[in-house]
Amino acid sequence: MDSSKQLDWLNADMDLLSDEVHCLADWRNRGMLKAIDVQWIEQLATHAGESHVAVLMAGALSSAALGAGHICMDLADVWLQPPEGIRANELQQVLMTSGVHSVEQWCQQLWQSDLVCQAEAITEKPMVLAGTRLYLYRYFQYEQSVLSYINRQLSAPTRPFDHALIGSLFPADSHELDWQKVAVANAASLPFSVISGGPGTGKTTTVTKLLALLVAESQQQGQRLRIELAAPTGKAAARLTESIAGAKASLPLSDDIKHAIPEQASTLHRLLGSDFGRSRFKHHSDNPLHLDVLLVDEVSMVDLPMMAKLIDALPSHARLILLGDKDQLASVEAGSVLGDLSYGIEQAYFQPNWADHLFACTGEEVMRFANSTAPPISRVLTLLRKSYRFDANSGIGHLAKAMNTGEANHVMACLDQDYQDVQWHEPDDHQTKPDIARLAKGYDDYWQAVGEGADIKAVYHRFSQYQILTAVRQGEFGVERLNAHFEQYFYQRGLLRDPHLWYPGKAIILTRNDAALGLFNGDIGICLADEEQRLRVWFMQPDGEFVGLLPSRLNEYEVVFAMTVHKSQGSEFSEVALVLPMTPSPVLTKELVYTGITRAKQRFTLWGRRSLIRLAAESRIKRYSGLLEALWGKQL
Ligand SMILES: Nc1ncnc2c1ncn2[C@@H]1O[C@H](COP(=O)(O)OP(=O)(O)OP(=O)(O)O)[C@@H](O)[C@H]1O
Repeated sequence: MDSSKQLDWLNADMDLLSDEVHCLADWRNRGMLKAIDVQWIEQLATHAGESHVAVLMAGALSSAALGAGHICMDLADVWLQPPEGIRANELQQVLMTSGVHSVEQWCQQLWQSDLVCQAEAITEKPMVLAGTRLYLYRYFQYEQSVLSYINRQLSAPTRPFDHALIGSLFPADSHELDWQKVAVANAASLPFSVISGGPGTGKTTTVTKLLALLVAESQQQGQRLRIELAAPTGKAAARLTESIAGAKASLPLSDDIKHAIPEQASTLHRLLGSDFGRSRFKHHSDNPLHLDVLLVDEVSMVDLPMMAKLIDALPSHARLILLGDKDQLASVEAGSVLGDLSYGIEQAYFQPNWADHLFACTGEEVMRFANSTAPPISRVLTLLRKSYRFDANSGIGHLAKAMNTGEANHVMACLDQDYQDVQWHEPDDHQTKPDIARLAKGYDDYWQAVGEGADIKAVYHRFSQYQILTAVRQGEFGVERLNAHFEQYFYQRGLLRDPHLWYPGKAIILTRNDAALGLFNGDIGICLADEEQRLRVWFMQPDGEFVGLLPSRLNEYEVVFAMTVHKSQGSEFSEVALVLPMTPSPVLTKELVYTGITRAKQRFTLWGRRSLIRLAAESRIKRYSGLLEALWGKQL
């Protein structure tokens, strides 16, 4: 349905329904509701014959909440603090006019509706009410299937393994507690585990040792283990492939074991058998994946529906290991599965019997973390705490940590200090445009390689050394305008002939999966001439080789001299420049800036006003779901 038709419908039917519903039209006009929310109300109002404003309003707001990344909407919270742009008294006024004077009455009205079922007695209705949380039916089902999987794994028996193998993988004895060793013992003992850690904390090293242990164990038993590696995006899969290969090469493992550990990672879509014409994957409970162990990296980017589908496709005996940095931005789509799962991971507490078990496996003194009140979920979690990439003098390490703890004063102290690897440029209050020339300087080496006719491998390598990141899409400091400015600037410097056409050196990012081409949303392509001097756009394949496509074959893409922090997740660059907007934005959070900082391996430059950096440090992403409460007994 085109949006103008929707708007006609809304205006017409609002008259038919009730005066109060006019406020929904008003919210839509003010941008608080999107076309998809309007469509949802239409279904409720016309097809199901629902006309009570409290139900329609809850339906519209639940749909809008989903669009904002929440799995559900909490009526009690929305009553007091509606989504940005809607005033609490405005919302309450409309509800009161329709006879709803409290959250309890709002819930009662929903219970009476044919559109809503209760979580305790599920029937297929469009919405589900669980306490004061209102879900769209499908999302409630996704959450339930993830929860029941976790609960099944938590009650599964411990998996035995030869403890001596751990000793052989961690020969050095240090006085510090070795969390990597604990993580290996934990994940080897369990059918489901989560390992989280910041950049360079040894996540890949740890899971490579874990896989070595599992392979050795299965070889001792004369079995062959089927291991699969996966990540949410093509870029993250390529990086996992590269880092597992690197870890295998650097660890003293026998050739036999190295051979049995795969290096090739695939995207989750490819693993599950993406059938782009259909909503269901090829693999699901009736046609499960053929594997014994599945390792998924960059899990912070995995949304709830994808997690539910992944779990659905696992054979019942499979071991699942989730890897990621819990402090990074949550997935683009709804949910924050890794964040919810690993909520209490910082405290690192284990039930006493589990602490004893881990001590028996590793000899590490984890008993001091024993706590009889630890919830069952805490058993599957290990946090790697020590960064082997950033030493005590690293500004990037300190800044990332300060941003993560949300302490604005620490963040500013880090920025004010003279670190070699961190720079801060504060634009003056009247600056209307980013400093394009200074930002573009980081691409000098890249353009030099393009100008010298270097091969795609060399050019691609130079491109991946430097990346400009933005917090927002729109506005003078947003990704769209920045890319236009860069192309214009490169044109003025004679580096390209026409910014509106394809030119050698044009760098793009795909914005949609393309099954026919075998390419994924987030894949980066670089335009260079082939041997016959025809321009082609080159994409790196999972095996590190390049494939060149005629530009006309590409469908949805955008220029990528700057990219949003969201798009940069799963990638790392030697040098990163993060450009913040000049005015406050709800997307400016500590998770966003932390994710931007931790994309940088050697050098990080922040372009942003002091007040907005402080604001970002003090804002955190909140995503509503029922997972947190079910696993940790906590609400947001
Ligand atoms: N226990 C350790 N002792 C010494 N060096 C280590 C240890 N663990 C990891 N490293 C080194 O630290 C670096 C980062 O390790 P690794 O790539 O495993 O971390 P990661 O958490 O996967 O990093 P990324 O942030 O890239 O995802 C590597 O050079 C690795 O060899």
